[in-house]
This record gives sequence, C-alpha cells and structure tokens, in this order.
Amino acid sequence: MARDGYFPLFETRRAKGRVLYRLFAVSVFVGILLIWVYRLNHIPKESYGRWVWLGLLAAELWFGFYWLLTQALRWNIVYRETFKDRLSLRYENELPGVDIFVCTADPKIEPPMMVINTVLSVMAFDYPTQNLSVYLSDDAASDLTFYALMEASQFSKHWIPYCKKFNVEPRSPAAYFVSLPRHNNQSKDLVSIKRLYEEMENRIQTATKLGRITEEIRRKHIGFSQWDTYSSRFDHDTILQILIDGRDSKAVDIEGCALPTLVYLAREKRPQHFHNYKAGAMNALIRVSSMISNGQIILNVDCDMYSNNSQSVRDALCFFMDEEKGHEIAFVQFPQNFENITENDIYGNSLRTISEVEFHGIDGYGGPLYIGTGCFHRRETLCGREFSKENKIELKRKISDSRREESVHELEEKSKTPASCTYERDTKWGKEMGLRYGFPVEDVITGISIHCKGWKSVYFNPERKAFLGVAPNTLPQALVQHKRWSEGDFQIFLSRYSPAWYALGKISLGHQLGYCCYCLWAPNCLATLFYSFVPSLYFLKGIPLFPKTSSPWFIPFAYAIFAKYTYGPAEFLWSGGTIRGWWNDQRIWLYKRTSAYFFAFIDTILKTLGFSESAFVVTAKVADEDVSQRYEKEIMEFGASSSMFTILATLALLNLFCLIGLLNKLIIDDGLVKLCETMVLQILLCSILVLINWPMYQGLFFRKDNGKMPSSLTAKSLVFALSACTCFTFLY
Ligand SMILES: O=c1ccn([C@@H]2O[C@H](COP(=O)(O)OP(=O)(O)O[C@H]3O[C@H](CO)[C@@H](O)[C@H](O)[C@H]3O)[C@@H](O)[C@H]2O)c(=O)[nH]1
Ligand SMILES: [Mn+2]
Repeated sequence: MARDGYFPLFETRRAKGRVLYRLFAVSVFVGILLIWVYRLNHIPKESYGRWVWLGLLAAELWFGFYWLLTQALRWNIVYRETFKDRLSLRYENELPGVDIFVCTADPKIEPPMMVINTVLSVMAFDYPTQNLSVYLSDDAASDLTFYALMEASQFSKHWIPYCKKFNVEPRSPAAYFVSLPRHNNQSKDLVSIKRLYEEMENRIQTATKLGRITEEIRRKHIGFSQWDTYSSRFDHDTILQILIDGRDSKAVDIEGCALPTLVYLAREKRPQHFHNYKAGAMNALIRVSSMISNGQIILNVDCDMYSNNSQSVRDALCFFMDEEKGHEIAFVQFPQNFENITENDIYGNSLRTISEVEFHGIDGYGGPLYIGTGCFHRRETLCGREFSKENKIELKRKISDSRREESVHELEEKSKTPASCTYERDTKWGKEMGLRYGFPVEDVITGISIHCKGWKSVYFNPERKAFLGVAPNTLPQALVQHKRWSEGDFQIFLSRYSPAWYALGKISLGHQLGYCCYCLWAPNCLATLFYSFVPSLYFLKGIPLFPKTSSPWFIPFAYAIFAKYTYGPAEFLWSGGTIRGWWNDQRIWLYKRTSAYFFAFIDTILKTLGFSESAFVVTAKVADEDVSQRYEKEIMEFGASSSMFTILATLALLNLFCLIGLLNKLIIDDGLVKLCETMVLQILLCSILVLINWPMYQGLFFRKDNGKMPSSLTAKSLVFALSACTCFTFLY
C-alpha cells in the first residue's frame, strides 16, 4: 500500500476476528473468577479436607493466572508480508554482507553428511555470492567434519550453479533429491549432479565408518596438519581454515561465478577453561567473522536446520532495510520447523500453536523471542549496541569496501586470536556483548537483553517454510530437550534479567507477559502434578472435591472445560494439525509438565541455592533403524529407564486403579446416578487421564519390542501406585 508515494518493503496485518476472540476470552475469565470464588467460599471446616481444598485453590489460582499470561500471546496477533521485488529494485547493487553461522558439536549425533547439507543449502541462497560468507563452528573439532566440509567446498562448485540454473528448492542436496518424483525422466544435468553427490557421500561415509582420516586424504589438504597438535576435543589449539576465500578471483564455480566464502572453525578448548556451549561458539564466530568478512547481518542456524527456501535472506532484508521502520528492528526470527514430523506428531514436536499462533501474538507486542536458529541479526545489536532513534545503522554495503591485501594464510593466523580461550578474559563478552553466558538457553536471554535495549524484533512465517530441522524421535529425548528449555527459561525468570522485573518499563506490558509465559513453563509442574492424582485418590475414597451437577457453581467449571475443549482443538486444527495430533499434544503436554518441567523446576531451585550446575545436552539427530521405524508408525518410544518415566508410569497406573475402584463401587453399592451427581468432574478427570495414558499402558504391559517400558520400571511403578492407593484408602 502506498502512503504519500512511499512503498514499504514489508507490511504488518492484524489478525481477523480479534473482537470475537477477545469477547470469548473475557467470558472464560469470568468463569475462572467464579471458580476462584467458589473455592474461597467453600473451604471445609474439618482439618483434613481443608488441606486438599487449599491445594486445589492454589492450583486453580495458578492455572487461572497462567491462562491470563497466555492471553498476551493471543490478544494482538499480527502477520507480516514482504515485498522482495521492491528490495531488488531499490537495493540490488548495494545489498549488505551476510555472515552465516552453522554450529555443530558432535560428529556422532550430528553426522557430517547432515552438517554439510545444511552448509550447502545456505551457500546456495539466492543472494549475491560475493556478499555471502558461511562459517561452520565445530565444537567437537572433528577432522571428519572438516573433511566433509572440504568435500562440500568442492561440490558447491557444481551445486550452486545447478541450483541457480534450475531454480532448485530446497537447496539442501539430500532433501532435494528426496523431493524429486521417482521414475521420471531425469535430465542429464540432474543425473550428473546426483552422481557427484553420491560419490562425495560415499567418500565421506567411508571415512565416517572408518572413524578416522586416512593418510591419503590427509595429504590432500594442508588443513589437516592443524590436527597434529590436537590431543582431544576438550584440549586443542584453534583450528581455522578458510576453505573458500571470497576475495580470491580464482575461487569460482564451474560457470566462472564467484563462490561464497567458506570457513571452518574449531575454537580453542582447554580443560581448565569453561567453553559455555553454543553461546561460546557463537561469540567466537562473531569475532572471527568480523576479521574475515564482517557481514553486517548474521544468520545463525543449527547444523540440522537446512534452508528450505532460497529467498529467506531477501525476506529478512526487507525488514532491516525498510526505510521507515527497519532501523528499529534488531532481529528477524523464522519459525523452527522440522522435516521429520509424522502426521499426528506423537511427541508434539512441531510446537504448532507456538509457531502458528503464539509467536504471531508476541510479535504484536514488540517481537518474538530469539530461539537460537533461523534468526537474522544485525551484527551491531548482537554485539550489545543500544537502540537510538538518531543514530541509525546504515546497512547498505559501501562500494569502496577495500579488498584487504593480506594472504589467506596471514588472514587465517590473525583470525585465530579471537577464538582463543583467554580472549574473553576481562571483557564484556557473554555479559553485555554477544550471546549471554550462564543459561542453557543462551538464545532467549540474549533476545531479552536486546529487547531491553530498546530494539524490536520481527517474526516472519512464510508460506514456504524457511528452515527445516530434525526433531527428537523418542520420548526420553523430547523430554530431555524440554527439560533444558524449561529449566533455562525458568532460570532466566529468577535471574537478574527476569522479564518480570528487569524488563519492567523497558518493554511493553504485553511483551513482558508473553515472555513470562515461556519463562514460567517449569513451575506449571506443581499445579499439574497436584491435579493429576489428588482428585483421583479422593474419588477412590468417595470424597467429592468439586460442585455437584445440581449446584449453580457447577456452571463455571463446565464452561471452563467446554471452552478448553472447543477452542483448544479448533486452534490446533487451524494451525494445520489433525484431531489425533491435538490429542497427542494433550498427552505430551501432560507428560512434559509432570516430568520434564518437574525436574527442571527442582534443578533450577537447586542451582539457585548453589547445589548443582546445568548443562547443555545436545539432542541426537540420528536413530537406530527400528527406533526410526516405530517413530514413523507413531508408536511411543520409551526404551531406556529414567526417573522421569517412573513418575509418568506411576501417575498413569494410579489413575487406572482409581477408575477400577469406581467400577468396583458401582457393582457393590452406590448407583451410577448418585455417584455422577456428586462426583462427575472427578470421574471425568480420572477417565481422561486414563484415556490419554493408553500408549503408556501398552508400553508397560502389552508391547514386546525394544521400545517398550523396561520391566523393572513397570514393577517399580506398580508398587508405587498400588501402595499410594492402599495407603490412602486405609490409613487416611
Ligand atoms: O556445546 C555445544 C552444544 C551445542 N551446540 C550446537 O547447538 C545447536 C543446538 O543444539 P541441539 O542439541 O540441537 O538443541 P535444540 O534443543 O534442538 O536447540 C534449540 O535450543 C537451544 C537452546 O537450548 C538453541 O541453542 C538452539 O539454537 C535451538 O534450536 C546444535 O547445532 C549444536 O551443535 C554447540 O555448538 N556447542
Ligand atoms: Mn536441534
């Protein structure tokens, strides 16, 4: 839309149906208020019923409060649209330099083939190659990964021109070959590029299987000599190799066009220096890249997140380079989407409502969180610059950008310095500059501090997904990942940089509430745990805890349940999910809250008191054949014994026993009608818990494959659940 002859590079649209949604939300809130009033007004006199009543009151206060927070993510939803044609018309010849960081940390769980596919996909962005530089940070300092990258640099000479010639999407070779229809007449070019890829893959796989680099390969590249002084992945010098030097006029593809710069970096590691996980790697990358290409825009992706849309850089630039609003935008976050999501998404990995609803909502209040991957930053804001209206950052590339004179070797040696262990000593790195240290979610804390410096961010969720990664495909891994996230976010909440107090007055209230919604994932465990067994136990004993169907107080409860079970699935469906997917999501919601969040909560408290340290457990991106097969079939994978499972299994069994107790009662004494009249909500809650745990019972009792629950765990949780039920019925 043109205003006074001005055509913006991007547009922001508000969601339709806002008024309707707000009315609905208000009505739900009235229901919640009435529930609170009921609890407060009906506290029993007898002492033992009193405690459980107060517990329920606390849980309902929490749920209501948390529901309010989630409204900040739904109240003010916006969508963004970009105009890339205008961008090229205005700025094609002065586009800024873009540095792309890919992080990897372990060649076993992040196979080199996967890593280089990501690297190749971002090297092939539709963007002037002389302005593009790709850096691979390898926290494992693996010569196998280096070797794969070296191979990729050769292959890119064929791959990039091929992509441009045929306008290929996606530009990760592996994903592209898979996406092609089978049995079609493949063109000569396709056959030959595929052959080159397969030959490369063979060489890399051979080396990977062997587990080391042979002498023959070593001789091929001088870079391997840097491993001569290497003693272990935790103890080595900085390894830095410029595999393609963009300044070199001979660095061209087979068509004679310039190639993007390509750099391998393994920052120095020493056992006595803590390396700060991914945040440390990113900060080393920021400094090293500033000496080599110094792109003004930085894109950061995890090694599994390949680019699925070659236009993403241009999309991001439409925001940064918009003449009117661009100067206040610090980063552009794309959603985290995954390649390996099955139809009904058994582990709720796609985080569907977060990426399709909530992030659009928080975007309406100042911008999404930085979530670590698929995010474009301005280099300067990442380095700690404050927002100022007067001092706009000029993004356009200066034509006079002098080409430096030094040789590649000199440049490499010089650029190693900022990647050393001691470089950050007595500097602001990790505190006020670069990514923040001390939290397992370096991304969220970094995003908060950028927002608190006055900057905005933008959430861009294009039709064609921009980046696709690998989601965990077993239950333990999904839970461990959520434990890291919820723990990291809760630590932020309790820290100096809490969105609740540090951000007060620095960002809008809606933005603060939105942040709190994520930072308070972990404490949700308490209310959920309480609700998932106490009402069931009381019901076994025949004590009602909710209003009778005939009481008017029944209405707010019924309305809240009705609202949750109509709006919830509806939102899930219009976010692109299925009904079974929604049901699976409910289960994983329960499992996360009662196990992962619970452990995260306890660990955070222990950490705050100084008893433990939190670590970054890297998520595996490969799995055994039979595990993958079960994942494809959407069979829940338990496999290993873990204390998280003990809780989940005990809760599942406890509810089963309570429900069996009910059937027993029905046969012996009270009729169904009377029971329903007094305890319908408890019956409902217990039955839903049993229904949702169906895959758990299968895993405990009926399955024979390797993914079932270990039998020791079955026995243990049976004992726990039975004793809880008997103790409660007879002693209490
Ligand atoms: O010491 C480390 C540990 C991890 N990584 C890299 O960090 C990335 C993310 O690790 P992953 O195990 O895949 O974690 P996820 O839970 O999938 O990651 C999400 O959450 C993290 C914060 O918890 C963010 O850093 C990520 O960007 C975000 O995708 C991967 O590329 C790793 O190679 C490192 O470079 N160094
Ligand atoms: Mn990941």
